[in-house]
Amino acid sequence: MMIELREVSKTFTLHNQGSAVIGVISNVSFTVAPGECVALTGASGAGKSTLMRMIYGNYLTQSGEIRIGDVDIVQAEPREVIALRREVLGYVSQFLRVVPRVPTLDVVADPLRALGVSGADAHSRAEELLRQLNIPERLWSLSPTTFSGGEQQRVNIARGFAHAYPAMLLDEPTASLDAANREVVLTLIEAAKARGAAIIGIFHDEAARARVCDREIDVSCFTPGLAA
Ligand SMILES: Nc1ncnc2c1ncn2[C@@H]1O[C@H](COP(=O)(O)OP(=O)(O)OP(=O)(O)O)[C@@H](O)[C@H]1O
Repeated sequence: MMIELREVSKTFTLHNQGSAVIGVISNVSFTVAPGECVALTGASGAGKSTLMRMIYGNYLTQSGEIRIGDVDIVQAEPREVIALRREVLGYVSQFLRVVPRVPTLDVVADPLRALGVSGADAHSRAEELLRQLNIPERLWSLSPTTFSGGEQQRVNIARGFAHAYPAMLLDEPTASLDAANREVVLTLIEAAKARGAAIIGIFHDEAARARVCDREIDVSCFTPGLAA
């Protein structure tokens, strides 16, 4: 799978401040090839998270094309975006959005169930990931609502990697993990690359970035007013 951005721009209109328009991203173009991991870099406020949300289709993009395979997320209908997110484009955010009362094992297996994988197969993949990420078995039947920050992050990573998405967005996947779990996550990213996933990530962890990313794109080059 290929991710391709062509002349992508975004402005925010501040409706509560006299409809002031602020440019955040101007004229970004790049491609991410199958098996490649690209890091978005740039100072705080440069627009890394904004660009990720545009690629995921959470934020409106004013102009340009964002192609994930053959779907342009800028023009896609909502049902196409939903199908793309289910099958093609994974997103590991920094925080787990917990649905109350759903056991951890189901939280992790859900993306596979949504794709029609049997309950048994989905659970065995979920178990494999929870074990790899060192979530104790006694927690699997509980909702992650009461888990520690690091445990929730690992459940979130397990969920994000349950399905072999051909394209992935990773927002600080190793933040606040201990060395052993950080290593597990880096190994999961390397495995996703090896099976041909195109990956875009934000990594404040420089060593992690150096290890898994093939290229860096400094988003501040595309920030109006910040460009050198
Ligand atoms: N919903 C929004 N409405 C208005 N402005 C926004 C909105 N979201 C982000 N911005 C602005 O866009 C700019 C880029 O923010 P963004 O969060 O993308 O930066 P970042 O590079 O991810 O920063 P950090 O490394 O601190 O997370 C900032 O100036 C921010 O104030």
